[in-house]
Amino acid sequence: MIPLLHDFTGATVLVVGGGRVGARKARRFAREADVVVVVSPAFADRDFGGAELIRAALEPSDVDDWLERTEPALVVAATDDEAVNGAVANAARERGILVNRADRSGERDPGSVVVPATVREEPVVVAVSTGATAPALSKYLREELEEPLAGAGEMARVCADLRGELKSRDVTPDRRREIVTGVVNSPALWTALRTGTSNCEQVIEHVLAEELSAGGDRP
Ligand SMILES: C[C@@]1(CC(=O)O)c2cc3[nH]c(cc4nc(cc5[nH]c(cc(n2)[C@H]1CCC(=O)O)[C@@](C)(CC(=O)O)[C@@H]5CCC(=O)O)C(CC(=O)O)=C4CCC(=O)O)c(CCC(=O)O)c3CC(=O)O
Ligand SMILES: NC(=O)C1=CN([C@@H]2O[C@H](COP(=O)(O)OP(=O)(O)OC[C@H]3O[C@@H](n4cnc5c(N)ncnc54)[C@H](O)[C@@H]3O)[C@@H](O)[C@H]2O)C=CC1
Repeated sequence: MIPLLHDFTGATVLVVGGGRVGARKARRFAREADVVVVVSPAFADRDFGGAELIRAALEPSDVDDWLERTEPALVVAATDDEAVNGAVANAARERGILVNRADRSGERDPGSVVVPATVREEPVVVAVSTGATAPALSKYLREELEEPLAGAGEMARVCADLRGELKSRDVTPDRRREIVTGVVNSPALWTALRTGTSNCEQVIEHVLAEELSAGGDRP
């Protein structure tokens, strides 16, 4: 399987099953999808991320109607009934809809999606998957990665803004690459961003000032 980032803006996600897992997946997709619909005869007493909750039990023969009605970009099969989850996965595949089957590990059906453990330091995102084999390990590694990734979001803003500033000035692409690589490899800068001693604007001002004063000496 190949990790990709998928934009769910404007899309609908259908979650079948309103237990602990259905709630977690609904919260995850509600961050971005315009509409998240959860269909289940009962709902766990949990946060569903503002998703629309519809009280109904799907029969395998109903699944196609639900897909036609809701037109989801992705469907999550998260009931505790294997036959229902299987029918959801089959119907979704036939319609070319992405499917995340929450009750299966190991080998995946064609077209299937795995939800990885994710660390977000906006706009940086790191996702961990064990190829659908060991979710507890994905969770463990996600927790381990939270500390080293602290400050990465601010570092991304520094790099992006700096690249923009350097592009608008008379700096060659090679020199630009050198400066940005130097910034991202600076342990002192990481510490400053993590502790809040420095912020994006200050760093850029400092780097540009250094570059302008040193600019004449460069080959
Ligand atoms: C294949 C996959 C399909 C999918 O759901 O996409 C899947 C399947 C299954 N998970 C099961 C169990 C658990 N899952 C978690 C947690 C997470 N599971 C997630 C993803 C995935 N789970 C996909 C593979 C990802 C990969 O490639 O590694 C995470 C990463 C993302 C998310 O779901 O949001 C999220 C961590 C989020 C975070 O914290 O960062 C915990 C830990 C806990 O709950 O504390 C447990 C209990 C401990 C254990 O059993 O390992 C079971 C057994 C059910 C049973 O038999 O009881 C199955 C089905 C089976 O194995 O048959
Ligand atoms: N992917 C993951 O991270 C994990 C997956 N699992 C798997 O996912 C399944 C769901 O886990 P939980 O949420 O903990 O189970 P749960 O038993 O709390 O929830 C199942 C939900 O499915 C609903 N449901 C049952 N039949 C339905 C139907 N015909 N139509 C619509 N909804 C229906 C139930 O009302 C309930 O809300 C488990 O059976 C297990 O195999 C379990 C733990 C973690």
